[in-house]
Amino acid sequence: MTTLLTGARVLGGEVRDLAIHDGALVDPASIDRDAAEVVDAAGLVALPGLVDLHTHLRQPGGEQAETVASGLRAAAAGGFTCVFAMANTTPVADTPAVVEQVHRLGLESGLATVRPIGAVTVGLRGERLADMLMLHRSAAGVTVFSDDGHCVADAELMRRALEHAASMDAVVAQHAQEPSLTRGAQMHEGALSAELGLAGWPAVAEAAVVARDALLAELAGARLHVCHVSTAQTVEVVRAAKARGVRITAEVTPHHLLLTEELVRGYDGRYKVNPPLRPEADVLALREALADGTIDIVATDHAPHAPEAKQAAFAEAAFGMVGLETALGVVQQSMVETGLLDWAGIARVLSTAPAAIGREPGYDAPLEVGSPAHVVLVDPAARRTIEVGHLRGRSANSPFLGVELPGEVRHVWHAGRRTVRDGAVLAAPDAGEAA
Ligand SMILES: NC(=O)N[C@@H](CC(=O)O)C(=O)O
Ligand SMILES: [Zn+2]
Ligand SMILES: [Zn+2]
Repeated sequence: MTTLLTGARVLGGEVRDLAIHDGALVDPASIDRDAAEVVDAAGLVALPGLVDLHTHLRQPGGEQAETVASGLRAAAAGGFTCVFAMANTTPVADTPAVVEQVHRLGLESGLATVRPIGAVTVGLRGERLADMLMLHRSAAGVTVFSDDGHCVADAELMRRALEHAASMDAVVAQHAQEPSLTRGAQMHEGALSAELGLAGWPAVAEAAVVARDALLAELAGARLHVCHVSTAQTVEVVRAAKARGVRITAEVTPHHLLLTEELVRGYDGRYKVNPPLRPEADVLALREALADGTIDIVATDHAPHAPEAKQAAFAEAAFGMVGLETALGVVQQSMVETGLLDWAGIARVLSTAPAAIGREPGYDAPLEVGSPAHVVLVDPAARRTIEVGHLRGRSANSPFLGVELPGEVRHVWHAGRRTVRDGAVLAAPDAGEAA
């Protein structure tokens, strides 16, 4: 089948046609137009399929909150064609059996590619290293390792993990949170945490780990990736490390680009997340850092939780927010509408760069003839108030419910296969539903 997309603003710039044939982008002049399915893309921006380096799919073990299939519906709805699935499942993704299961469930869904992330330490316990080489050599081909949800706090373990990663051109993605500085922490540490009587999570608990890890990565000649950077102070540490030539990359989440700690005033568990929402000065520094390349990518940290886990009293509520379905709109609002990034920049931070960090092929020449047809058509002029119906995963713990966001994902192709049509996910059955 051949599909012709007419009159799209490619990467927000030049208006031209795109053609999809046999899973790849082909020259529109080379196709038989009469036989092609035509999609009118006038007024729509064409982006490459988005790549999320930080998604929690919860399967195995957390299927009431999300499954691979339901998480991929959320991903497709948000314009993602590839997600890297975090290792904090039950059991933990520290064996080939688990990463191969998650990988296979992704293939069965077909809505997007799933790249399982391997645990750095056995059981995420921070005591001894997982068999990283075996995970890398498994059928899942792990290239990203992370204990996310936990910090690899032990410096010796982190050093060895970086050395192993370097030997297989993999990357260690660190959840930077010094545990001894954040015991019982509920929200950002500052005047507001004192006022609200909630235990604080000081900014230095993040920056201190990033500074240490940058030095260890330099020593090991390894690639280090910093998960969910949340403070201006960490931005300065990353900037200095990059200036020294350290192989360090960093991500920011959509929620840290738009929301501030002020939301915690109502003690609503929806706004509880790790790392916590920060003051406005940090939000503005994160936007500047993403615009100037100090922060390389946006990653959702999509963290679904069952309603009970989020409706508890603030101190007992689970940390985490869903984010796949709303990521592009939040980034449009915080980066495009502020003039900090253009659409080509959005394609870089949400597709090309995360794919490069995760060594996912097929995203290095976005929307060019010969590339796999991972294509998103987004209507940048649309505005919508986010409702539960917009969330296509199993969980609705979004901080953006009731919030108006710009942009709407209209159509998505994953390797030439249509996954979203007119804003509706072409859902595959959810095998986990019966389980
Ligand atoms: N971000 C969160 O608040 N929660 C994540 C873990 C994590 O990303 O640290 C989760 O797994 O729920
Ligand atoms: Zn984390
Ligand atoms: Zn996470």
